[in-house]
Amino acid sequence: MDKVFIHGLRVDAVIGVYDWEKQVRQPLVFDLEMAWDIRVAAATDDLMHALNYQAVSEFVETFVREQHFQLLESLIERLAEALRNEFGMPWIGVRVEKPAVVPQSRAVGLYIERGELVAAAGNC
Ligand SMILES: Nc1nc2c(c(=O)[nH]1)N=C([C@H](O)[C@@H](O)CO)CN2
Repeated sequence: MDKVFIHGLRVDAVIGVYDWEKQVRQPLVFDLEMAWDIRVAAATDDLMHALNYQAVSEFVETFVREQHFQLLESLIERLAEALRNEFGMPWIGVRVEKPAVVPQSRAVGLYIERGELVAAAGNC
């Protein structure tokens, strides 16, 4: 299955389990991989048939800014569900990194995959 991706999307969020983390915004960095059959968009050259990565990016920014969770697990699970509901991609992989919060690491975070990677129909 074809994929549309967004890498290194930075959004400042209120996220964390400690009291000080509820008072500040911290940067999160998202990578998204989204299954999408691109052939109709390619044949028609029409954005209407594409998975619009700009629209997805704006959705992620708005969603993350408006949510206040303690755990990255809560945020990433709900974000993946909201994206699938909004855009209808059959499968999504989402990585979220919290940079510089564990001093001895470059970043910590999570990666999840949700949905089914369906085989493409038609001629290839
Ligand atoms: N698996 C997780 N571990 C931790 C999380 C988390 O969201 N998921 N969060 C924290 C703290 O908020 C941390 O980021 C602040 O130092 C610790 N572990």
